[in-house]
Amino acid sequence: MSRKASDNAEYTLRSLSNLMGEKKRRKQQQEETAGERSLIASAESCATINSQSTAAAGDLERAARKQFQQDVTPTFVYVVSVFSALGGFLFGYDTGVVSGAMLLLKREMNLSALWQELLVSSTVGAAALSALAGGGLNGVLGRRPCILMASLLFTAGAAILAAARDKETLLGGRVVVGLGIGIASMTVPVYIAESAPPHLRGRLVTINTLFITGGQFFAAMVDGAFSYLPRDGWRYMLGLSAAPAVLQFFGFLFLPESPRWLIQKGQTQKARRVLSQIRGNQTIDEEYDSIKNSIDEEEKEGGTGGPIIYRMLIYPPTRRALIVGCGLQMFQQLAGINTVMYYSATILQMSGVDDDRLAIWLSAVTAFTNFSFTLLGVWLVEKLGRRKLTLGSLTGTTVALFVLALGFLLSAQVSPPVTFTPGDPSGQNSTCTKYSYCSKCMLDPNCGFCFKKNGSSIVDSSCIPVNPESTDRSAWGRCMNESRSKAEGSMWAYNYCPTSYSWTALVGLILYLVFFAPGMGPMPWTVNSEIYPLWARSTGNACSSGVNWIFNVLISLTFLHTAEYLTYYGAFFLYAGFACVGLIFIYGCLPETKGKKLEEMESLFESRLCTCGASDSDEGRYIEYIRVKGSNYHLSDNDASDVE
Ligand SMILES: O[C@H]1[C@H](O)[C@@H](O)[C@H](O)[C@@H](O)[C@H]1O
Repeated sequence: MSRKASDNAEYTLRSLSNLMGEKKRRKQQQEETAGERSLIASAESCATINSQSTAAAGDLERAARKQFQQDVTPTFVYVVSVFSALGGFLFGYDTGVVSGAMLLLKREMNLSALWQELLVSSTVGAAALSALAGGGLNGVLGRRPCILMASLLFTAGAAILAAARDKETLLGGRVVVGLGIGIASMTVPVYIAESAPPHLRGRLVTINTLFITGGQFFAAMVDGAFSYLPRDGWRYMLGLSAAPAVLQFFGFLFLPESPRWLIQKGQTQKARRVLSQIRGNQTIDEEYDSIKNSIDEEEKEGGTGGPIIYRMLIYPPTRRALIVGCGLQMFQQLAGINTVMYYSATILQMSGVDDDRLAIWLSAVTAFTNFSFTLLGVWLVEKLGRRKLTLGSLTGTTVALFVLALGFLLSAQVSPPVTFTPGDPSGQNSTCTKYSYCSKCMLDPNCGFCFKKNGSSIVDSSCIPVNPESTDRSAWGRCMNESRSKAEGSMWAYNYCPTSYSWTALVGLILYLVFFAPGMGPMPWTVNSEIYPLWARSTGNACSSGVNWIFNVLISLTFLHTAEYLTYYGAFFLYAGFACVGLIFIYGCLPETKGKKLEEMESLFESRLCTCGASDSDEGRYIEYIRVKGSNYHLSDNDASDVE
């Protein structure tokens, strides 16, 4: 190599390394991508200077660029995140698959409404309990054993369900699966957040929610495909989840424990090894020291004795973080995502889709929309940041809820009258035939609306009891089976009324998913994985995940009753009201966590801008805390600089 060429090459490398150092220093103040782009642009301009030099200089430059890319995003961290996020996939699959499986199960096992409800909600109830218990397990055993345990529970649950001969065994299997979901839902985001570098953390944790919604979409497709089997289709639907669970179990046998948990437990050598493994060729000293120092400091602060939850509650920064974390999870569920997903087929049918066979595939379309817009969230989280993304998402979701409610309101107001009252066959429930409008008929879960269409107007309409075996047809009369309906040109509407305004609800549904999925879907999980100091992280996530599951059960179990008392539009107006309160809460309390190190998060909750949960009696403890920390923060109301 000529001397000039080697000088040029050295110059290129030096410029690159200077720029890299500069970039690291500016990482917290500047947009990540802008920094990367300028760095690569500089590398390109250096390459231009070198254009006359030899091929060797070009090779060096390429090697430097490759090195830089490896330094910024070592592949191993993606492997760790994807294997962990299989837990999210199973969470989504197992919560999503049950609606399709139930259609087949209730016929084959002759399940009463109570048993159907039990099989759905037992999983969510068990998830709530195990998410709460997962806090202690994570703290004592570590993140890796908890993920291994969750994959074993998923596998065992799938095997029990696929082989079940009676409903009691099915219930047992659903509980086991629920226990797995709860542990996975609280451990996976924490594990990913603790392994990820700060500039990628939001994106990698959000990938877990992408896997949740991906699991729900896949479940809807599987439901559709196996619903054509004459018998035992549900065994495949419920048993299939064993495959990703086994894959995750074996994958995790080779993956490491979270470095932060290892440092906390004093396993420093192992922690250093893991940190170098997941950071690729980067030097880890700075990161290691900052974790270690903050753990030492935390131990001084948090080590006052008593259960962790008590210590979190009496210490203002962790109490505020806990209120923000639990509040986010509560409002995610109060905004009604699972009701909207569950009733999407009805909403789509309202908008004029008449074919019953299509309903199951329509749920897949909804799940796909949820999934694809979560992908948008993965992209936006490191660009807009958590706060803007959540606020924007919830604003759109609130508007969509109003549109949905309006759609149902208009449909109820122009609800077609009952024009034909057939005589009840003897021994049949006759309540339905007493209603004189479709809007009343649809609110009674035992009745449906049978009608004909003459152009755009509804004729020959009756309110008739629903078939106890399937809501797809009536118990008797013109809508009692497909062939008779076809012959007489009649249609069956259960849960909705055919009107010319029904499309408004469809617009509301699409708007809802488009806005909810990128922000309110993933951000509660992402933010919770990062806002607590290490000593409080497992407990904080256990509590907030528990809140998520408890409100999930509450909203899904009460929807039908709420709709009965308040009508459908009333129920959606109620969710819109909850979403408005959520907006005020998030606006007042959620700080931006983008780009911060996990060890820096605590300072975000020291500020009094977020007044959630602060009281005068805290002030004394807080001042004492500041004094002990030797910090020179001031308690002025304007001291909110690090919140925004
Ligand atoms: O973040 C997820 C996601 O939005 C899912 O679609 C929903 O079913 C879950 O309840 C939620 O926690």
